Amino acid sequence: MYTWKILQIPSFFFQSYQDDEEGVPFDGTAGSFPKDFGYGPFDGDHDILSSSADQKPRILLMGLRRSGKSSIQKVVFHKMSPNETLFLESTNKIVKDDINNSSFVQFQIWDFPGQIDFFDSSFDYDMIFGGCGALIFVIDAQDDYIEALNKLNLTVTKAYKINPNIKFEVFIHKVDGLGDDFKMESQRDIHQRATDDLNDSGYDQIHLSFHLTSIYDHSIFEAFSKVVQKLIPQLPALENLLNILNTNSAIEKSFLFDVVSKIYIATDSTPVDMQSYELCCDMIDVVIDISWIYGVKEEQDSAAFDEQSSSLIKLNNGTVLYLREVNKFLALVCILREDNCDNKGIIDYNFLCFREAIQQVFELRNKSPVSPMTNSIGSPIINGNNIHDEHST
Ligand SMILES: Nc1nc2c(ncn2[C@@H]2O[C@H](COP(=O)(O)OP(=O)(O)OP(=O)(O)O)[C@@H](O)[C@H]2O)c(=O)[nH]1
Repeated sequence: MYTWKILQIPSFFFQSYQDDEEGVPFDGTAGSFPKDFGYGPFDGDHDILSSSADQKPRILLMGLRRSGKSSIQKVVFHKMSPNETLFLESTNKIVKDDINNSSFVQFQIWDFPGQIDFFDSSFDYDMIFGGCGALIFVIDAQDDYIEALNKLNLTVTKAYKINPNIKFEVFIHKVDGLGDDFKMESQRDIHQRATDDLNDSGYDQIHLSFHLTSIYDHSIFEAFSKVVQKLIPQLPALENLLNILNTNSAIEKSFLFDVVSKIYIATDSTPVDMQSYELCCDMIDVVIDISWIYGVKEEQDSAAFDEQSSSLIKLNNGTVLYLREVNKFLALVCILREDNCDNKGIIDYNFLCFREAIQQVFELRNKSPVSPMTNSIGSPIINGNNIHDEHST
């Protein structure tokens, strides 16, 4: 029988977190730390990032023509349906997309045209790679990938020379058209060739991460979640909080979702299985749809989906999905066994502690002594207003 516990977040948790993160300066030069990520929409005095859009941390989308770069960006961040991407025109200039107004995680995505020769001498690659957090290189797995691998090697080595802190992510894309065996074989082959090429060019210290993706299922959201997570300095703190919440509330799996994009910005330390992730994504869709249909709107612009929103769905296999809003942009979605749902009061109480703890994590970042305008990795650009500020009891 499970013993219920009221959640207590140890005070040292926040102290040690702050100590770990303090004082790593960003000196603004190429090759130093990537700019820190901001969270939530900025307003008035806090509008630091939007005042200089080019200062935002950025994720670059590169790869050969028609590999699927624009489709990925449109499907993940603009709710385009995968079938509509068939009609996308080829990108012929760098498209900068600000992911900030509706989403918790703030950054820019730069979509590069496939045909661009960015090793042209007129190309300012110090500027492009200098403030870059992650570089996603998209390879079309349904096509011959030898040319793509050559371009990958060129791109990665060039970018690494300018900024060794970039996270390199390879999306082996369009795998929906491949059988399971062929998928695995392609991944193994691409991994092997890409690492061999790097070793041959004397860059064995560069680490590439590989993801099998398709816009026709949730794999693209999962892969993007992992890319974004690597760039969130608060990740270990968030994971720890989720672990504590799970242990004390008999929750089996929990995700902290950015509601708009449905990428999860953190999960507990148990492995993620795609089915659970898909279920949680679908739950968010259901809750948002129901909120918009039946949500009471007092003002014209107020969203029906707010920090008061919550939902509990019982599945016919004895599992329960439980969603609670953390703030306007973040939702906690948990999976637990139906028997463990008896004491929902404790889960709700623990959730309030969890929400308050999250608020404190981001407040600490907000109180960093270094001016946010310096954009140091230890001085995040955070809007405290974005975090739910109601004191829970
Ligand atoms: N089967 C399949 N097709 C995809 C996938 N992603 C994109 N596509 C298709 O690939 C084609 C090219 O997609 P784009 O997003 O325009 O490719 P791009 O890399 O931006 O192309 P450029 O702008 O020319 O560099 C479109 O017809 C998409 O529908 C996928 O996951 N699976």
